[in-house]
Amino acid sequence: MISVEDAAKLIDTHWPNWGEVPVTIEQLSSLTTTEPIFADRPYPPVHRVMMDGIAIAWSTYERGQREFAIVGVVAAGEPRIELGGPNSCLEVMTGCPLPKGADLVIPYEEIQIDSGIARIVGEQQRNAFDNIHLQGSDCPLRAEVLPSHRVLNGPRWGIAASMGYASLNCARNPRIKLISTGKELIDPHQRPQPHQLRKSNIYALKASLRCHGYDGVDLDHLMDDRPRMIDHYQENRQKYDVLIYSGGVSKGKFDYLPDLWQGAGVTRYIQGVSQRPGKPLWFGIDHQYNTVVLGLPGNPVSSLVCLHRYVLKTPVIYAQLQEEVIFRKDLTYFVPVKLTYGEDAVIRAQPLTIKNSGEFIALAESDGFLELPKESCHFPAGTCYRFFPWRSP
Ligand SMILES: Nc1nc2c(c(=O)[nH]1)N[C@H]1C(S)=C(S)[C@@H](COP(=O)(O)OP(=O)(O)OC[C@H]3O[C@@H](n4cnc5c(N)ncnc54)[C@H](O)[C@@H]3O)O[C@H]1N2
Ligand code: MOO
Ligand SMILES: [Mg+2]
Repeated sequence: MISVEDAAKLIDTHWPNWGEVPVTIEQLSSLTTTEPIFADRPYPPVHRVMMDGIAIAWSTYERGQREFAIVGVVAAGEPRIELGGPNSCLEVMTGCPLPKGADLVIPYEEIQIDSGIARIVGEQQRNAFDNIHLQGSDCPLRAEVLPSHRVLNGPRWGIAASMGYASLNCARNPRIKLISTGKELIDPHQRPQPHQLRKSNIYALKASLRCHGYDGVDLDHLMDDRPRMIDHYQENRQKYDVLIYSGGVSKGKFDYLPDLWQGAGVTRYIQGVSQRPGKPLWFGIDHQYNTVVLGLPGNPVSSLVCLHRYVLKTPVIYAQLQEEVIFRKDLTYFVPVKLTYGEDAVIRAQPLTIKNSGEFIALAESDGFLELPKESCHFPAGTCYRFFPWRSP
């Protein structure tokens, strides 16, 4: 059986690239860009006035002049005009181009206006270009303002819009189908018999995928009927890029999936990982159609942990264990935790007691899980481990 680290490497190495798609500014999705953003002009494009007030020539101010005749008003959105004489000023609004001949802006709070004359009140150190956002000071023309391969967020979409990008090329998200398996499972709106369960895994998994930017995931269910499962696989491998199954991958009489996939020509890269929960994890690629086949162990905690550990990308975060954990198996142990954040910037992780990987109700108050390495069996309070969140921070 392979280690968690080797399993993660195999999945990363073999995970296909799904090409790129244009994403329009109306869609505003949070996909990853596959092209850089360049400035189509210097930014700011002109010397930009930063305070509502008056614009004057600094040289006049420096010579001691404190009263200026107001000769006009410039609003944002109006083209650049000329100041006129050295003893005059223009009222200028935040965002308008600095008038030609002016190089100092004094805010309204520092002047008094009377009969068309603006008088500067109160002496203070004033320098040329005070309250002026200099042309090109943020970036020059043609500068790369966002490199490629960045996840789009609010600021980045704002930059794209400003630089005139009506659409951006992004990495295409795969078309995903989640398939639950098992004769015991019924729909959430149905009333179960004692031997039945409502399907929960595909909803939990779909929600996790959605929280990490994968929308439009389709759902399906299969009873443990081998011929039907084979037909279903043949139909769906052509329509989807990723088929994620939950259940049916262990050692049971009705765990048909691993044999069935290999019979259909899927190349197997992982069958079993030295971890708890999630030991029977299965991963392969159908190279004929470039379809990923992921078999998540059916126990609800196992399927969630495997999806988050191996598929959903989150920043590397470490958290400090608040209570000793002892786990005497030669397996990596994923322990659900509740986090608290202190003013000391330490992320604290309270481990939650969980009897087995069927006890998903114990996850209700959890924020994610810690990965406790298999090289150890004693994890003292105060030690730090990698944390995987249910939601991307
Ligand atoms: N002889 C062995 N038995 C088992 C082993 C083993 O190594 N040897 N591994 C155990 C481990 S660990 C796990 S995890 C499970 C994985 O089993 P399967 O992937 O085959 O899943 P199922 O048998 O179909 O179901 C297991 C369990 O999970 C419940 N389940 C399944 N799907 C859902 C769903 N969509 N919503 C809610 N609950 C679901 C199912 O009812 C079962 O209770 O195998 C162990 N056995
Ligand atoms: O991996 Mo199983 O998930 O230990 O129950
Ligand atoms: Mg089974």
